[in-house]
Order: sequence, then structure tokens, then C-alpha cells
Amino acid sequence: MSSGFDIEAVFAAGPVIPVLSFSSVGEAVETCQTLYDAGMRVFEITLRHPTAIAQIRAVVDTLPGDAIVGAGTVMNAALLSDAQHAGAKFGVSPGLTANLAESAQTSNWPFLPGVATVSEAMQAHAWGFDFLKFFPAETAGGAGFLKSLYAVLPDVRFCPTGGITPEKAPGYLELGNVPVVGGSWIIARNDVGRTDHPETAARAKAALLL
Ligand SMILES: O=C[C@H](O)COP(=O)(O)O
Ligand SMILES: CC(=O)C(=O)O
Repeated sequence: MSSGFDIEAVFAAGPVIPVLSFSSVGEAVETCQTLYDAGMRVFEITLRHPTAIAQIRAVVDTLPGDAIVGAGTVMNAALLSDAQHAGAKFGVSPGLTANLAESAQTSNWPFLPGVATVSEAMQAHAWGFDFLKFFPAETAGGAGFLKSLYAVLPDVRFCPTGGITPEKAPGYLELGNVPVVGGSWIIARNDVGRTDHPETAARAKAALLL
């Protein structure tokens, strides 16, 4: 079952992939609507809450058809299948196993696996993945690591994620192998952990200008 998208289209949708973790379906729908209204078109909803699959289904049903809603924290083939059937157009994982690689390719589902070392990047590339997440970016070597990788894996494009801030993002996005960064900073929360919608909209608009 193909989603009709590929990871290249996800990478082209804007300079930032917001990494989103919600504790309810309602919060997911309302916050993603705020992001959409601010101009965001790509959404990575992580599978870190028992309602996460329901969150994806509800956001897919609510947002207009040009929203590219994906699933993050896809750790195994069962989650991959659940997210795909909930309507997620792509999947993201912090790492990559042989089983996940085979499941993504067998199901023809756009998949962005995570790597943190040169050998992991070589392995993922050898398995056919040209678009990789670099996670956790700031602690695994930062922009300097990706600059070095460009020399030996020039065909691979990266989405660094983990510790990225609006201040650090430009140092990644100026690299020839980094068209997009990921991060959770886009979502502002108030004192009781609820989404601060005006501040979130402001952060999303600023991120789109990076
Ligand atoms: O779990 C981490 C997320 O992938 C994003 O990292 P971040 O919160 O440092 O932006
Ligand atoms: C961190 C990450 O890559 C994920 O949750 O998918």
C-alpha cells in the first residue's frame, strides 16, 4: 500500500519537521490545526502515548488534504503497520533494524530511519535509504559530523533532530546535505502543560522562515 508520498516530498515541505508528542486526541487535533493555520504542512506525531494512533487518525481526518501527517517513534513492524493503517503518510524512527527496514520496504511506505554513526549511515544507505534522520543530533556530533559525512556519503540527505533550537538550526541548514531539521521546540506549553496556541503559531511561522 503506497501513501502516494515519498520522503523527498516530506523533506521539500519546509525547513522544519515538527516532532509532536500529545497526551490526548483533542490536544493533537487542536495543536496541529494551529500549526496548519500558521503554514506548516508536515507533521510528525510520535507514537509515545496510548492514544497516538488515534491522534494520527483524527489529525488526518481533520486537516486539509495537503497536510502531510506522519508517525514518529516507529520502533517495530507492528507500530509501522498500525501507523500506516491510521493514515500516516510516512514514518520516522530514531534508529533502524533489519526488520524495520524490510517492513518499510515491503509495504512501500515512505520511511525515515534514524542513524547516529558513520557505520549506521552506511548500512542504511546500503539498504536503500537515501534520506536519513540524524538522531540525537546535538549529542552525536552536531553539524560538524554531517559536514564530514557529506564527503563520504554525498548522495544521502539528513534531517538532524535532537537538541536543535531556532538558534542552532541555521548552522545545519547551510550544509549541502541538510535540507530540513526536526524538533519539538515549535510547540509552546503553558504552566500546566497545555499548548500555548498563540506562541506555538508564532514559533511555527518563525520556523518556516529558517
Ligand atoms: O525525542 C526527541 C525528539 O525527536 C526531538 O528532539 P528535541 O525535543 O530535542 O527537539
Ligand atoms: C526521536 C525520533 O526519531 C522519533 O521519535 O521518531
